[in-house]
Amino acid sequence: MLSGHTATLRSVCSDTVATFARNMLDLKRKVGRMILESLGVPAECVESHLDSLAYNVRLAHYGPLPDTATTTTGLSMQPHRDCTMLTMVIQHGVEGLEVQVEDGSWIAVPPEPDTVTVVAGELLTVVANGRVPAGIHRVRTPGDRERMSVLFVSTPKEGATVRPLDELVDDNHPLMYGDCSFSEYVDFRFAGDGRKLSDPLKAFCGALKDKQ
Ligand SMILES: O=C(O)CCC(=O)C(=O)O
Ligand SMILES: [Fe+2]
Repeated sequence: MLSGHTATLRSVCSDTVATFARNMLDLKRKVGRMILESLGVPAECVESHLDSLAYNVRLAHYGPLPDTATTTTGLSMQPHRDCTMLTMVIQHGVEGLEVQVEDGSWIAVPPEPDTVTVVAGELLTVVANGRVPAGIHRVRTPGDRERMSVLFVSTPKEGATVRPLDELVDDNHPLMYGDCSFSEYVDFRFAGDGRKLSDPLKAFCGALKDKQ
């Protein structure tokens, strides 16, 4: 049976998480609008795309790096692209997130209070018909510190298929990706042949893959 204090604490926590999730959802939709409208997608199409997404919150905890193989790279998460639409990362006090820029070098994202880092995922690349590349990023946790982060992630709803928005395909921007079933892509990328590829998205649903 719950004591009065425990019940109160749980209710405060769940209110806090609900408020956090609501604020992150608002921010996520704003950023989604900014990206797609800046590419010329009409507002009503942006809204219907945003309504087609599911959202979830994930908490990550990185312990101090153990004296194992990971220590040789100093990385607690290898360079990768997220198979999401967008990922929003909040670092809690301890740095670690690094993003790769065009010349291949890495830039550390400082864990400033009240800041959110937005990372474009691979599914946004599909929806934007290749015009928003997925951000390559990694985590380098300082050796002797614990680190926590909160990730707010958008993906297509269960069973959904994503495809480039019609408004982003024309004579100057030929179709770059075919239909991409989210669940099938996840299987391909993490359990199938895609594990070995540097660009699994292109192999899975790239429209030009056979011609290159
Ligand atoms: O913890 C972070 O800062 C980023 C984690 C991340 O990139 C991921 O979980 O995909
Ligand atoms: Fe990531």
